[in-house]
Amino acid sequence: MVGLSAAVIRRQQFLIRCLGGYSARCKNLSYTTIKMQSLMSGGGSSLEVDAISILRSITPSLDPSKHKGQAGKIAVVGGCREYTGAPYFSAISALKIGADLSHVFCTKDAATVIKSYSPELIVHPILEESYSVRDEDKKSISAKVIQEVDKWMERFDCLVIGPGLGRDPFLLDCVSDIMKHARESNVPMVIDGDGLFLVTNCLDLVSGYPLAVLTPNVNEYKRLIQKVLQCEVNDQDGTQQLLSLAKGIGGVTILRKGGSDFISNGETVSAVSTFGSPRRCGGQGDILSGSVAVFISWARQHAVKKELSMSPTVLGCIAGSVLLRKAASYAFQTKGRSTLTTDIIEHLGRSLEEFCPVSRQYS
Ligand SMILES: NC(=O)C1=CN([C@@H]2O[C@H](COP(=O)(O)OP(=O)(O)OC[C@H]3O[C@@H](n4cnc5c(N)ncnc54)[C@H](O)[C@@H]3O)[C@@H](O)[C@H]2O)[C@@H](O)CC1
Ligand SMILES: Nc1ncnc2c1ncn2[C@@H]1O[C@H](COP(=O)(O)OP(=O)(O)OP(=O)(O)O)[C@@H](O)[C@H]1O
Ligand SMILES: [Mg+2]
Repeated sequence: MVGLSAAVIRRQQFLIRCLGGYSARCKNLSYTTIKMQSLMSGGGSSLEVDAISILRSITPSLDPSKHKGQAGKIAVVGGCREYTGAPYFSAISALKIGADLSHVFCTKDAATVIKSYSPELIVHPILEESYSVRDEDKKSISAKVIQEVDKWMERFDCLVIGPGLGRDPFLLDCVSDIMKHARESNVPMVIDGDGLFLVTNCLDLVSGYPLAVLTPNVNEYKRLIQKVLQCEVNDQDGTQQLLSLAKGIGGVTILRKGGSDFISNGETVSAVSTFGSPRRCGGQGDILSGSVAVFISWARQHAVKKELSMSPTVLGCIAGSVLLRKAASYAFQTKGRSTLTTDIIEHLGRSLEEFCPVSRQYS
């Protein structure tokens, strides 16, 4: 099943308005009222997609003739003095799902720490924060940063911008340059965490770029709505507001995280509500950003061979969301209240195996 188009949603909302008036006049129309509320709040099951089938359709088989890199090369731009966990979670999740290479571009302070978490990641200590740079050196340092990233840019299938990036103004200026270069090279970007802080204050960085994906949590979504639509979040009209937001930023894809994840590129809205975990420990959004990056790369590869039912960015969001939820549910089954992000990461492989068994391919 595919997500609903904007026209269908408008038609449904018109019907709902009519039914709403009717139900108010009737005493015994609880079904209509419930259905109306669920659709108005964007929680309607009619938006739910068959996320597992979508994930299966874009996940490549493990083909012995493939060489290193063909299953995806991901780079995370993030990691500073305060936050080293977020970029690690994002980058290691990409590898655990099946990307061949996962890079991290972070500040010098963060690099040694991130390297010490895992020898699997390729860590580039190139970003600088204002406190370590003299004003007169800023220009040359930002030129050096972009030169370093440019050496690799063409090789990446997707960038994740923002996990644990921090909000230092000089660092964010350098990251803006990286984003401009990624866009010129047509590299998809998943923007999360402090990357969303940057983008909300400078929408031009992503506006009109169809390969940009924004993955806001509750706070980040609120700030985007206020900036772009100049109003407050209205969950009574959640679906329409999400469509308007995605359209307002020129057709970027938005994955609104929450009890259900809602995904829109301004044309369709899809929902993934598979049960995950009631634990809300920090870092789950970081797993999601790395996962979405891998699935977008795979969806784009798949699109070369076969026509897709939806855009690769939307498909990547749906697959990333359902996989994270499955892994979170496994982790919660074993760890309960003490479930942490690292426990969820440990279940990514098992969850993907359940959806797309490799064993079947090799038995
Ligand atoms: N271990 C780590 O290194 C982690 C670092 N993280 C990074 O931390 C930075 C800031 O991210 P935040 O998610 O805190 O930014 P937010 O702007 O979402 O949060 C700012 C404040 O709002 C609160 N908040 C967050 N979610 C909320 C909710 N659902 N309802 C009410 N209040 C809520 C937070 O506790 C925080 O005080 C980002 O760079 C992010 O990537 C997070 O990803 C978590 C893990
Ligand atoms: N209330 C909820 N019920 C079930 N799942 C949820 C709920 N809220 C969020 N999630 C799931 O957790 C994932 C991460 O969302 P969350 O809102 O925690 O992101 P975040 O705040 O950016 O996380 P991070 O701590 O990594 O920055 C989402 O994909 C969503 O599937
Ligand atoms: Mg986050």
